[in-house]
Amino acid sequence: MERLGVSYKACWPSRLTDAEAPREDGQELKVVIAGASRAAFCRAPLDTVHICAGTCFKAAVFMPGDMHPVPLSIRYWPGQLDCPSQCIPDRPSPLAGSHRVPRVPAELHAVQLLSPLAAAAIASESRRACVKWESRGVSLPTQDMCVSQLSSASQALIYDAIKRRLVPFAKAHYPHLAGKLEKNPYPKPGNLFIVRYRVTEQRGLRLHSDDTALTFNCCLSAPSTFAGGGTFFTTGTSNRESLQLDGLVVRPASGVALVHDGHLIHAGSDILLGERLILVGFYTEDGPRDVRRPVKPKPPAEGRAACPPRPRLSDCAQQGSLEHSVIYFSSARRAAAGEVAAAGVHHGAS
Ligand SMILES: O=C(O)CCC(=O)C(=O)O
Ligand SMILES: [Fe+2]
Repeated sequence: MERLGVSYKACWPSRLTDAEAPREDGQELKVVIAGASRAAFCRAPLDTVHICAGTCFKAAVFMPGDMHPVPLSIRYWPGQLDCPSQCIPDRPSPLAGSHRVPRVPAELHAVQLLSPLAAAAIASESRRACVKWESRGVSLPTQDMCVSQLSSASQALIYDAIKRRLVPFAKAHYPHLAGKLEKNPYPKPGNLFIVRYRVTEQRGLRLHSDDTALTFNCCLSAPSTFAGGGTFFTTGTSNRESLQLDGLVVRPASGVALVHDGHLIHAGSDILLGERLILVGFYTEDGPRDVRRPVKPKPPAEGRAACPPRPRLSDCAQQGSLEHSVIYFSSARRAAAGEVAAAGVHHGAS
């Protein structure tokens, strides 16, 4: 398998099997890997992803940390919005309607938060901890425990990593939050959890928005201890199938945290084997609260206009000497309309 800076593995998006999946909906996702001279095309929902070199997969799974520890930075343009001029504004705003793709910074970053060793130590302590794993989600069931139930040494490790690595990163990449993070420091007890997925219990988490200014999600389990899983980010349209299938799964190596605006619609992809433990943190400007909101897709309105592409290549985040892989998504409908070159390869950060 050719490696393109991020590695790919075959995987199904959450909950769906080949038999259940509609084959043709005309929607094709173009995945351009910046700087990699390759493009991938994904005919959603469950066709294969074709990397130009000819390798086929069921869906693209990005595993930041597997090959290059950090950073992976993804910007994406959801396939179909009804707000042509304001797809990706500079400031996040709450979901305008539960069926809409949120108007938020559509970026996803991967940050090495903990060393794999520290992640393993926290994972094993949470497995041993005499605590009840329970569902804390009011709107969405989860199996989780509060970080405050861990030993003070583990809590200190987590707090220190967040303060020293995550917060400075968040201030740099989400400048609209910098002042707020100064005034209202993070982390605070209450919105920091360890979430557990098991094949026999809770396998995944359905599509939702966290309704937070910022969310991070750090894998604690070693990749060899589970199969499937990962965080699914939709690039889909407003109908249920597209929301659940058009998108990508990101499965970071242990210790690597995904960081994103909490309004982005995402899901915990079902695990297929073993156990997956993640550390999840929510930053809300007004302190801890119940944050996860399920997404209830509604049928698209007649004649809703597709969003034109906004390939702001010049905007690509390029922090210092760090090399970001930037992945753009655009829809086949736009390509078909001649708005996006069908087979072009963009070089991000150029
Ligand atoms: O399992 C995941 O990767 C996603 C977790 C998540 O979205 C959440 O805890 O709110
Ligand atoms: Fe979430």
